[in-house]
Amino acid sequence: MAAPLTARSWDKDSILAVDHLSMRFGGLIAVNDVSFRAGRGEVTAVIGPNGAGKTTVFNCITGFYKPSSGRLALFHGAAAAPRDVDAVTASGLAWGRQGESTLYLLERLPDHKVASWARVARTFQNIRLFSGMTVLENLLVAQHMSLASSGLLSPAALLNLPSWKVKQKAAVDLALYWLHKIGLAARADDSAGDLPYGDQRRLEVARAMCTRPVLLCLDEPAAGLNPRESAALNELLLSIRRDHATSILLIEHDMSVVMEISDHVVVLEYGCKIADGTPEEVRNDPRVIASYLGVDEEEAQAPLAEARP
Ligand SMILES: Nc1ncnc2c1ncn2[C@@H]1O[C@H](COP(=O)(O)OP(=O)(O)OP(=O)(O)O)[C@@H](O)[C@H]1O
Repeated sequence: MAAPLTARSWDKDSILAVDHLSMRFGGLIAVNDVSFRAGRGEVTAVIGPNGAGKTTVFNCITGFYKPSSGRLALFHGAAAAPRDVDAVTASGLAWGRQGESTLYLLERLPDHKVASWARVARTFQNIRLFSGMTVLENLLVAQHMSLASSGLLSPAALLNLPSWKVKQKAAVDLALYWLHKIGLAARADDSAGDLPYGDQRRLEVARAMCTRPVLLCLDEPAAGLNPRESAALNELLLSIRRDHATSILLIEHDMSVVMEISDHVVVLEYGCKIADGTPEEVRNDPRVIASYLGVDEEEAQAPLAEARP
């Protein structure tokens, strides 16, 4: 792919900078020296054939794996200049502040701090709702950490003082906001496990949003959805992009979802990045077409939109 002449939106204003990320499992290199940027307020899709390393990249970003090498810088506020990121890296610390902005080196944070400090939330390939809890309870439990940090055993909580009630009300209000947003307010008291599959998927996204993330990582959110459910999910993700200060990073096999909602697409194959650009650019990239169709680059004539992984 020819290098673009102008700086890309994701380079100019990044929320996440992945630099030379590698992950080895014994002799297997699942992710091999991958670098890319995710733009603030944008939807970035990571795509590639089965086994390309997408989930491993996600697991490194969300703290489930410690990378073998590489740097994962997440920015709250304006992205730090490269020399400032280097300075924090050299300091040995996991985070640093420049003016109003804070930079987190995710690979150095304990996994639970990736969620609570860096405010990175994720969903999984398989739905992991608390199926025996109600729909509303699933959204409240997501806010347990923020209530806990206010002190579950504090005098205010133990005595149920007004200040504690205000915090509890704010948690319920946020849950209700998301219930309305996903069209499930009428089912607030039903068991989450009784919802149709597409509703459970949207509830998972809403639950992640209740943690007020700056970066929302979605692992194949459209998997198993029918076209109507997939359209509802697209609408929800586009509304998050439009109305909230949350950037989205997603792994997705469904190319119609990727092409419709992404600003930026990163393509992996055998653990390496093979393309990085707008949906239109990667769709027409011969190497990407070859990877998806399993043909030589020269043979790859058809646009990716016609290919199905
Ligand atoms: N915990 C692990 N231990 C050993 N090998 C692993 C582990 N996790 C992933 N791998 C291997 O790393 C490679 C990349 O896997 P990964 O799941 O990241 O790919 P993927 O692109 O997400 O694939 P899919 O689209 O099928 O989910 C595969 O060869 C996989 O078998």
